[in-house]
Amino acid sequence: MAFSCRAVSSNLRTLQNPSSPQSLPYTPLTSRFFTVKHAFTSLRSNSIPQKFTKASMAEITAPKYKGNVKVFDTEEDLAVSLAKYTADLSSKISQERDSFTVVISGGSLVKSLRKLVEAPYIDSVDWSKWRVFWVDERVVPKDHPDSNYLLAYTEFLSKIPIPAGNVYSINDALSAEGAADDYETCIKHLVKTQIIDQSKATGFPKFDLMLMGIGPDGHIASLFPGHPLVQEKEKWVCSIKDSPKPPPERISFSLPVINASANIALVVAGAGKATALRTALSDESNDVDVLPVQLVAPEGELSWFLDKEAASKL
Ligand SMILES: O=C1O[C@H](COP(=O)(O)O)[C@@H](O)[C@H](O)[C@H]1O
Repeated sequence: MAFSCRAVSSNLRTLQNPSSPQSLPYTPLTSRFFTVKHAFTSLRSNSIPQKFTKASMAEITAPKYKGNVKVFDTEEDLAVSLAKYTADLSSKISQERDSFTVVISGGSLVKSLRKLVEAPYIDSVDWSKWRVFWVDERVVPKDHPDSNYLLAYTEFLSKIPIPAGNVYSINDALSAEGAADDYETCIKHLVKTQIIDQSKATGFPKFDLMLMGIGPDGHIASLFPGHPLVQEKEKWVCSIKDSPKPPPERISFSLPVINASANIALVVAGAGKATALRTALSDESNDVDVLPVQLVAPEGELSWFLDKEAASKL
């Protein structure tokens, strides 16, 4: 079968020395949409009740279908919790199956994975079971500063003992259409060989975990507000040549693939994302201007990891 996404094993070796690397009172969280479920400390440090000083996380109840929403005092706390969540899932699924299929986005999400490469997880996680994929990728060479692969390699993959052949990046020698087709062929093969699970309900690949950021405009992966790609119902992997955010040429998992996931964690930090987040977590519907992030509704579990700046408009 002619697909090339597994060629990443040689890419990984190449990139070990890339030639040019870039290298409460809880009123703020209680609005008409949200109520605080458990709170361990106030998000306003000047009003921390004694019994809430043990940790820095508040759990809020959004509309039920929106999943589990955790708000952290700082992005550092968010990263600590995200590492535990991911490691726990890795441990559970690695005991049940031969592979743990993890899909990552680019952008700020990648830095928030930093605690996973530290003790205790660097030693306790069974990295040999991990299979890593990208929910979207920019169609640029793998040593280009815009490459999501390069970012993940630099910040995460180069720091974990994952077999190089378990990292599935795109073929950067192809056009956007060619790379999307090639990636889809690769994923179909992995579904056929049962490395990736398949949704019984929809037939789409069912990844164990998708770790994704969102853009300030509410985009997820390379599915941008108002772009026809958001409506894709058949393809597993799509290409885009007119991305409103540079670079213009990208590939992206389609929404049905994203929503077939067993677990999705949406990781959002910073005030720049607060407006999109409010729209995403509200119950307000507006069919005209719906944001891609509002359409995230996995078959399995949806979890939100927010810092308090991102949650400031909830
Ligand atoms: O272009 C992209 O942007 C989004 C969001 O990035 P962030 O830096 O604002 O978190 C990212 O999830 C996606 O993978 C990437 O290609």
